[in-house]
Amino acid sequence: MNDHVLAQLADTIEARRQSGDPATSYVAKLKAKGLDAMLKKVGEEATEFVLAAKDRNAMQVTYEAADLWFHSLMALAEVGVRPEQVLGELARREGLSGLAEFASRPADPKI
Ligand SMILES: N=c1c2ncn([C@@H]3O[C@H](COP(=O)(O)OP(=O)(O)OP(=O)(O)O)[C@@H](O)[C@H]3O)c2ncn1[C@@H]1O[C@H](COP(=O)(O)O)[C@@H](O)[C@H]1O
Repeated sequence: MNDHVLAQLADTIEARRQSGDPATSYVAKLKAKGLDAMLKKVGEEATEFVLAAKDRNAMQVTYEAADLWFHSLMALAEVGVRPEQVLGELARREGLSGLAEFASRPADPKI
């Protein structure tokens, strides 16, 4: 299992977005509904993920994480972002302490 799976799924999503039939393709059907519908699904799947994680149910949380990632890939495709870009951002952060990065941020002028 590697990041190739995400790239391949993104390719499938792109192909279905372009020429899939909403009668037979979930991706084509959700694309036809638009960005708001995709974001609603991301929110729903995130909630289901949280509930499964709260129960510490490893099998269910794996299933819900897959649903969440899939619908996130749908939203990313809609706004023109490839999973490689997200993985690149995670790679860029590798070794950078989250606490040190937060402390280095410029002060918020609104505060
Ligand atoms: N990974 C997925 C994937 N994960 C989840 N789903 C679908 O997402 C839908 C929503 O899931 P829910 O559990 O929320 O079901 P629901 O609440 O009853 O559905 P809705 O009311 O939101 O329509 C279901 O129809 C799932 O089958 C997926 N549909 C497709 N894929 C991938 O996308 C590819 C292309 O799919 P098609 O476009 O359908 O050919 C597939 O080969 C898969 O690789």
